[in-house]
Amino acid sequence: MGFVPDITAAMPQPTTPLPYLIIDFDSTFTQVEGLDELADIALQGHPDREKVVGEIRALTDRGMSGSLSFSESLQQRLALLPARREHLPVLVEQLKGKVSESIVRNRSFFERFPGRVYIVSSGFREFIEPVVADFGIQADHVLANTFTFDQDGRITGFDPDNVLSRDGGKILQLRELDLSGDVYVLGDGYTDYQIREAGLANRFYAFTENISREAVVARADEVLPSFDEFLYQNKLPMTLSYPKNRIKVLLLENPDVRAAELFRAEGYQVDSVPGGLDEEELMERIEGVSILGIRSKTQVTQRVLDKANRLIAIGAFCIGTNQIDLTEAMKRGVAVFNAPFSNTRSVVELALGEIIMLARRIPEKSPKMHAGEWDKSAKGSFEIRGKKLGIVGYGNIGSQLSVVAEAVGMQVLYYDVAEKLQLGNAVRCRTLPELLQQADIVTLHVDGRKDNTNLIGAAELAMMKPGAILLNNARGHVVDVPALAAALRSGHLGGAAVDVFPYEPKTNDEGFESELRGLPNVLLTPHIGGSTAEAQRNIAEFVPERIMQYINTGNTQQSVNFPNIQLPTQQAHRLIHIHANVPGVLARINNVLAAHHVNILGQYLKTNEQIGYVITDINQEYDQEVIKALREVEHTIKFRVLY
Ligand SMILES: NC(=O)C1=CN([C@@H]2O[C@H](COP(=O)(O)OP(=O)(O)OC[C@H]3O[C@@H](n4cnc5c(N)ncnc54)[C@H](O)[C@@H]3O)[C@@H](O)[C@H]2O)C=CC1
Ligand SMILES: O=C(O)C(=O)COP(=O)(O)O
Repeated sequence: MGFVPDITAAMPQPTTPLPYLIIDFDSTFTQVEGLDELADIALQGHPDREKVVGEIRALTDRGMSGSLSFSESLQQRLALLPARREHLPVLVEQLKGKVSESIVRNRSFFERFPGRVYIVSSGFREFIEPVVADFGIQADHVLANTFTFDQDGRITGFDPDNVLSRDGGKILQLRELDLSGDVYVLGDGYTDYQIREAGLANRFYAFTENISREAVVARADEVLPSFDEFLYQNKLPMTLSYPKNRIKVLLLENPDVRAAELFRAEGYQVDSVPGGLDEEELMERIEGVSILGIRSKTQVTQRVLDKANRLIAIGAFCIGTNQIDLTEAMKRGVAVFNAPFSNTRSVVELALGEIIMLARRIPEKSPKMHAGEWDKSAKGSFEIRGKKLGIVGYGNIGSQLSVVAEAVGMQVLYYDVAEKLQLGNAVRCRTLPELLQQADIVTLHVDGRKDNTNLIGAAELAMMKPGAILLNNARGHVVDVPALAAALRSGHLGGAAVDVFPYEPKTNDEGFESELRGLPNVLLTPHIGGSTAEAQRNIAEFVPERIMQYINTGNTQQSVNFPNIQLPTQQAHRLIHIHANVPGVLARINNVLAAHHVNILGQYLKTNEQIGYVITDINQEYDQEVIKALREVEHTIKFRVLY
């Protein structure tokens, strides 16, 4: 299955005549080097196994990168190898399971054009032939070395009469083949490049899916992160409609490294920018990006989205999504995903810690100690047991804090604009003032919607009990900071903890300015509510998984701006259609399908006020005209096909 931004490019007619493809075996057709694997098998149980395998690998590498002559590398490797005939079937089985993924994916290409593909390898026929036979490549299209054996079946060396055993063997072999027409070479090694250098091929493609060698890549006409890319560039039929290596991911604000690892493992190109980018900078970087990953800082505005010509999805590697213009993203068919529960517990733990620290006036006491001042006193210090905690915003964080706070003996009051399940003994307040007037500690856990700007201003602060404490771990703009500073300075409030600010520095190199600096009994933290190892790791797994599922299957479960559809397993082809939600679009889609006699296997539709999201599974039989007609259905925002 794969993503198709442009279906007309996806299923082109094969280039005619198709060039001859000379494909290397070790580390190209398969993910590994056959001789290294053979060594591993032959040396099983051997005390020096690791050492010898390591030596063989090093020799392979030197031969491949051109730093040791090929024949010398081969001779030295075989001398180290105590392999026998009976090891070969084991090796073949192993190699069959290690064919390069993009080659496996495009098996049908090989089956369709067997006469145009040659495997030219300095590896050995004994293990190559059976592996490539599974792809329809016949023995006479395998050109490789052969082993020599002694009477006991031990491998003693190689047939020296085979041209491939010599230096420049691949060149000699291509001369002997004497192919007429275009010849393209695909390989990971220097000897593959040498075919092109000798003028025996029109193009050399460095194949880097398994290994990338600098000296080889530097000399290549093209670099292929996968075989899909080769097929795509040459407009040849392929299983994936679009090579995954063409999907660009841009990660900002340092999400955990696991995120980049997961995207890379999927075959995507990943670029990272430490820290955030402002609007203008992001507008410059967003072109060509398919997946944008951000955290709470980056503003994804309409202007940014206007420049986003290839954007499929945005990942907010955090909970809040107020920094993204969700509606504009939706109107452009860009799905947004976040991690709604991955750092919930981290924020709750921070809030609980802050409540205790402030109730004991630790922000004042600790700096005094550091300054050498001993100030032992109980003045203004309280237990939190029995105190009233007012939670504003009883969502995931607020309600989780409610449970934990009750466990340490607090009485919980909460206020939320939505109806919420009341947990434990928590008491619901009908209005915000009702909560503010009663609570000893007020903690904010509302989301960052615009309407929440200055939710707590001078009037609300004045309603709070004298000596009460305020926590803001939600969003900076929710509290009127000058009013809070005034309430603290006047002594009306007994303390505050603030983790989020209306303006936050872009990187750790920028200074922090705030009226709250230097005020008594105030804990200031640099937006670290969700910054724990656990939370960051969880987020970095959760968000890429959602995005990849969306790209690979169309599943929009947990998208924050798309109609949520959890889809059954795809049958044959899947058409994904995002359109403006106006009457009649579904009917038009189905008219196109009916007019072309396309059989619908399943259809799923969900809409919201702005867009409709319709998934249609169809059988294999359809032609390009259908796709063209579907693209042209009025009000289409985005259309793609999954194979
Ligand atoms: N400091 C930090 O590092 C972190 C901050 N956050 C912030 O915490 C916020 C809350 O997170 P969750 O609990 O997971 O979100 P949530 O969406 O589950 O809960 C938010 C709740 O606030 C309520 N609400 C919104 N406006 C309100 C108002 N004016 N008055 C009363 N209730 C209101 C909503 O109805 C909802 O129940 C996030 O949106 C984010 O901005 C989240 C994670 C880390
Ligand atoms: O999860 C959230 O909404 C947060 O505020 C945490 O943001 P961050 O990932 O630390 O920029």
